[in-house]
Amino acid sequence: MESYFKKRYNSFRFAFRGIAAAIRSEPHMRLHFLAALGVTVAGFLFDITRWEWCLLILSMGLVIVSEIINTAIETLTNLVSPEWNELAGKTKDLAAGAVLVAAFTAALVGAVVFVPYVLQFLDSYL
Ligand SMILES: Nc1ncnc2c1ncn2[C@@H]1O[C@H](COP(=O)(O)OP(=O)(O)OP(=O)(O)O)[C@@H](O)[C@H]1O
Repeated sequence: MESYFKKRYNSFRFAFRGIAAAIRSEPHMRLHFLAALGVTVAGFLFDITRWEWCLLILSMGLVIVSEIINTAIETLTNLVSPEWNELAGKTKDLAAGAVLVAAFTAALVGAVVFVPYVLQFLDSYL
């Protein structure tokens, strides 16, 4: 019988395998990670506050989680309904809509956090 620790270790391994599969198969996922890297660099450059970091980390996590769930739904839909089906299409559209809402929300949070810093920067250096 597998030990408790071996089971937990395998759970993490499968989860990381899922994240890696999403990065490999989804170009959007790579874009989300690139955007997260850009936001992180900007956060350090503008020396944002702890609470602003929390908001940005939550926003980035929301986008990445929604993209992983979207990928899972797409994969399952392709398995269950590889042929054209109105409900399969609706399912994929709904999952894609969730990613769009998450990305739009993250973009708004990013704008609310960074626009004042950018304006201040332009004001003092230009
Ligand atoms: N089996 C299907 N039956 C009906 N419509 C479908 C089906 N598969 C895909 N579609 C339609 O085509 C759209 C794109 O589906 P597709 O599987 O290509 O996703 P995608 O463009 O790869 O999504 P993403 O960019 O998030 O990876 C869906 O949102 C849906 O409207």
